[in-house]
Amino acid sequence: MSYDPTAAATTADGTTTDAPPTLPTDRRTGCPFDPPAGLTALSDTPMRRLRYADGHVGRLVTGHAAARAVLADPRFSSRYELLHLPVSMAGMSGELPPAPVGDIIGLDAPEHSRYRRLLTGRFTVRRMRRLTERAEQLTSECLDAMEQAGPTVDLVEAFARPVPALMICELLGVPYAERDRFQSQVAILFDQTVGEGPKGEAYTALLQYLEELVLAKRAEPTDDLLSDLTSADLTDEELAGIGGLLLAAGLDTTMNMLGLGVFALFSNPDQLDALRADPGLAGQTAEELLRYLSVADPLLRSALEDVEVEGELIRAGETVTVSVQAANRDPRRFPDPDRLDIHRRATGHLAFGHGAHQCLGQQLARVEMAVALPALFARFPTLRLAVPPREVPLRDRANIYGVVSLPVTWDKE
Ligand code: HEM
Repeated sequence: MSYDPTAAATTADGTTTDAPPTLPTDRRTGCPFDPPAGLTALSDTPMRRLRYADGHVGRLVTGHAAARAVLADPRFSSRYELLHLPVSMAGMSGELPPAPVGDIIGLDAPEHSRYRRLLTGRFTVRRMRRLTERAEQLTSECLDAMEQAGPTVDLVEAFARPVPALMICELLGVPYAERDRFQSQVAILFDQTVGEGPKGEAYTALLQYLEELVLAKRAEPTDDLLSDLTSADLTDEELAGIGGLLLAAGLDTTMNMLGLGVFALFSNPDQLDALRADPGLAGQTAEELLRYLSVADPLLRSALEDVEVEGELIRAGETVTVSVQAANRDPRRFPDPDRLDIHRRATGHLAFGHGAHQCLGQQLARVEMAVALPALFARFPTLRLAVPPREVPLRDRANIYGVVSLPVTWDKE
């Protein structure tokens, strides 16, 4: 359905209002690490009306406290089929299909809680910390290969993509050598310019690959998460679906945090110097980059009943767009929020979400970032951008924000 953004709009309860704004997404002007200028302009109040791609009128939440309140409240549903999209994706603006089997992000309790319980026991802080040693080895191998290929490389292909890919493959027990069978499909799933048809084909191919793998693990379990999950009360279809979600989430998110994170550090040389001088700041740096960049944005919810948030009534049926990037720049929560400051205590940011759906892979992502960033800068003390910053291509039409490529260079000894 096409619409006139200047026209008056009809809300869920049938009343007519002045035309609310649509979600600003244009980052072409301004700093590539900041939220779109139009979004910052709408962040003067924690919550306001928002017009969606199909004309629906719901909410935009930009305040940190309001965002936490919405994400923690079970009266807000995550079910895809209840959501309206704030911007049109590949021409799609109407109803979304329900979550495919195993995609727990699009489920509510009690279905969601059942899967979540099975998974959380397997994603403990302790287990993820044990992966630190493995992350160090894999990072070091990637840096060896990068050194051989240099002194000018695309950091995304040489480093930001392989490190998390190797880690998630290792954790799940997916052979990295078979990455051609799943990497391109995952890229299609996260690309907003790709229509539903090709997305469906990519998802089917990914699931087919994982179903074969699940059968192999059932027949001959190995020491990994997928094998471990074969002992849980899950069908092959459920297991393949969960495997697909973990693989997709594990490949794309941390890759973008590493690529965009290095670009942000290059653009803030005082912060990069501080990290180089004290690699012990790596954990804090990862946390602050997560806050500052907020690559997984926005998060959508639908009100199942009338709910009051921060004194405002959200009507049943309204879709709420929680802008993580705006909430993580809320000056009431983070003083001087537009400054990248690796010495600040950035904990409490919402980059991994909040509430029932808070990211299951967050400890893994933290380990990957805290290991990979200092190792990269220690191996290449003269590492720098190989192109002017404005020539770095940005992933502004993808579900997860980042850089398409990051040409870097260094002085050979
Ligand atoms: C820096 C990297 C990452 C970021 C920024 C990130 C961000 C997020 C966010 C914001 C959510 C909440 C979605 C919502 O509430 O609607 C989420 C959920 C999730 N993430 Fe991550 N993620 C990252 C890495 C990972 C990794 C490495 C894995 C896999 C091992 C993973 C697996 C998941 C899963 C399974 C969920 C769904 C949890 C649920 O619905 O209960 N994530 N992530």
